[in-house]
Amino acid sequence: MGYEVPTLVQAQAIPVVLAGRHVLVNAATGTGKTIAYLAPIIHHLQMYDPRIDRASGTYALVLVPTHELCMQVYEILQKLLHRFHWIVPGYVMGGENRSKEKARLRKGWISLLRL
Ligand SMILES: Nc1ncnc2c1ncn2[C@@H]1O[C@H](COP(=O)(O)OP(=O)(O)OP(=O)(O)O)[C@@H](O)[C@H]1O
Repeated sequence: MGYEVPTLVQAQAIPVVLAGRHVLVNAATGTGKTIAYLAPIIHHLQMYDPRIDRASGTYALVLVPTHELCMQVYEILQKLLHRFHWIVPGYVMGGENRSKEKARLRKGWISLLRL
């Protein structure tokens, strides 16, 4: 995405997440929290050897409170996954065709769920 330097929140949170510890981040809007949790997830998933495939189901779940935030996170996720074409993102927001939602959950290795 062309970012060269992590934001403060990213620099503080990412190493702790990568170390496998639980993290609670509280920071102002626009400080880079989204990538602080998405980057470690992608880092972890892209290391699987052999690579996970489409039949593997969901590996990561992100819960978001609103439709808008869900779409915002999905957009960033798609950009971050640009180089990792085998990692499939998906989202489920409710109010949609159930079988389509199920299919997305089944093949989405990183799924966003709107609460
Ligand atoms: N390391 C970085 N360098 C430069 N820009 C960045 C970096 N990380 C994120 N950004 C940009 O900063 C903006 C805010 O990032 P992001 O949406 O992740 O913040 P946030 O804290 O999750 O915000 P919100 O609380 O509104 O969800 C976005 O435009 C994103 O592309």
